Amino acid sequence: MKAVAVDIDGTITDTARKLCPEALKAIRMLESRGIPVILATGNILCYARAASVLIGTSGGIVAENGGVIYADEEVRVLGNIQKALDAYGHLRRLYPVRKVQFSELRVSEVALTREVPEEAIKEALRDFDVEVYDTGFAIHLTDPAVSKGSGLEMVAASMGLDASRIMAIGDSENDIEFLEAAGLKVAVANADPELREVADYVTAAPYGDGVAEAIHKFILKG
Ligand SMILES: O=C(O)COP(=O)(O)O
Ligand SMILES: [Mg+2]
Repeated sequence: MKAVAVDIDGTITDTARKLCPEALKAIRMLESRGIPVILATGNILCYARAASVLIGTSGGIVAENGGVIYADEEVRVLGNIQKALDAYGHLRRLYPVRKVQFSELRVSEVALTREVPEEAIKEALRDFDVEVYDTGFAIHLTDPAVSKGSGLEMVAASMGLDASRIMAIGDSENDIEFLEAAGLKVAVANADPELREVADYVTAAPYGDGVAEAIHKFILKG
């Protein structure tokens, strides 16, 4: 494997979104051995970029579930936010939905707080051209033309890599396409059942300890 791509929330962080020190150590070890780490998240680019700088990752970044890519120091917006805004307008007439904090910074999708159940939202948006993801942290309305999988492929190409040479690690339903695009697919122990199903390996440890486990098992080998 030539690179490692990790999801942020619920994968290198815990339920309170605190970064796991073991995951940080393992990521730093990869970087020190010349193996770049890519971040892929449903969160906005400035959050992911700050995380990348503070953690010390040198790979590209997939933000807003593939709607935004950061590679070669360039930002690309690939998702059409109008699809999510149309869906959100419809939802607002049915449910007291609320956008997450800093939603004004989102450029390709809409993310909602988790007060209205995902199933009700999916049912209400059956005829809309949006993907609905419940990440355990927010409910995202995303342009189906993009995903963390399409984002990973673009970031990999910009790094001169094929996604088949990348190990991807995630926890949630917005990571299904992400793992599917990668050569080695890892789900952390706390992952959604749908994600475990597509994974080649499910870690014994949850959250960031699972990330460190997979990095040692498959890449650092010890
Ligand atoms: O923003 C979210 O809802 C979850 O983010 P994640 O993709 O980093 O887990
Ligand atoms: Mg996650």
